Amino acid sequence: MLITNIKGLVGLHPKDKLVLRGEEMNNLPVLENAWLLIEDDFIKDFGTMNDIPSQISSLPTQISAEGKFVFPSWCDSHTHIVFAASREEEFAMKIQGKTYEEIAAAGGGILNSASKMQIATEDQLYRSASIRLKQMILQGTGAVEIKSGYGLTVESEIKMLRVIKKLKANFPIPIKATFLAAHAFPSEYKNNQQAYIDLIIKEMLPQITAEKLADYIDVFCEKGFFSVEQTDQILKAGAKYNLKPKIHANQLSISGAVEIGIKNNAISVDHLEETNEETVFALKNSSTIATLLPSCSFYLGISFADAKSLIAANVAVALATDYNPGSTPSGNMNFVVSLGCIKLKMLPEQAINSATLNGAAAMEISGTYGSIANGKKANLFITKPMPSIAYLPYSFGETQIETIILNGKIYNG
Ligand SMILES: N=CN[C@@H](CCC(=O)O)C(=O)O
Ligand SMILES: [Zn+2]
Repeated sequence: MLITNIKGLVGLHPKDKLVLRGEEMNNLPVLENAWLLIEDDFIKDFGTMNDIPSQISSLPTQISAEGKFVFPSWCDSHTHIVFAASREEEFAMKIQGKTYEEIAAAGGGILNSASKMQIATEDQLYRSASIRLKQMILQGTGAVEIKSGYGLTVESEIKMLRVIKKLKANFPIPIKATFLAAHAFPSEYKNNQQAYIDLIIKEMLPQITAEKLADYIDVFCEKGFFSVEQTDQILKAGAKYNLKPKIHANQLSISGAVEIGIKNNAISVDHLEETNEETVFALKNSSTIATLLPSCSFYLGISFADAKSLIAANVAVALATDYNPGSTPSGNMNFVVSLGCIKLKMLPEQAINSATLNGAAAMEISGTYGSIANGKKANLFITKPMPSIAYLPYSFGETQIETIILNGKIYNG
């Protein structure tokens, strides 16, 4: 496939650039008036129209992209898209002023999703997650991480992870699976939390790793959920099975989650709505990625993460959706990139880098995805005609995406 007359070919980082830290994120290399050649699944070559070789310009399969931009697909490194039912009843409670913690304490929240998960079949879960994933792909997402964490029993956690495995097998994008049984304590373990932790460590971990159902391990380290000590215990057990951590950290409070994540070599610590100088300093001296989820802050009405301080401290920042039925019922990365600019005060270049190359890095696939480079997978999208790159986040709530290309082929859903 040959794409010609591209107004701007976006995200031309060298293939060996695997993550962008701090000010490096200001640099979003763009080639103007470009062509892009795709062979099979891969990006074969690119250049400017002024010196397009004749053997390339005469190739048959052509898309003319006049006035349009070509972006690498969004890489959404934090989602919970396998769930049994939506939770709009909590939406009304939120509007009436109840906080996330109050809703959870009243039997809503994660436990609400967990009780619906118990009775859902694998087929039902697969069908509903497929619809969500297809919609996300049509909104420009070309790589995704998906968590368990609404099962909270051996059977249901495995059921969720098997659904993710089936999505991996049937969708044309890379999918990473994260084991998140430590999402909330089931009510029957309220007074014996260690028994649930033992269940995770002694029963769930051996089974899910024997079936190769997970790539990462996650813990919701937060007041009222899992303490720092409990998180440490679970992450250390995960490490014995070679599961690297990607954890929920500092969503509602400064809890020590960031530090315990770093200590356990987390690939990423995610959320970070609450940080202070110490947490930023800890990240500055680590290779752990700070994954920010601004559509969660938007929906819950909680603080927005301090992206500016993180970037100023030379931290690698990624942006992701957190798509889930409770705190973020949206998988739209375009909106996340807009919020990155509008609410986190990231420059468009920083937000786009965070949602592409750094998102891929937070799933350890940035050698193959997340930027436009010869030899990388051709997962990209072509925009509608736009005046500039900044127009994409600027025109929030409007889709600027016209054509999706995955593995070198046009994807129509
Ligand atoms: N904070 C923990 N987990 C999800 C919300 C889960 C839920 O409310 O169902 C999150 O990332 O926001
Ligand atoms: Zn989450």
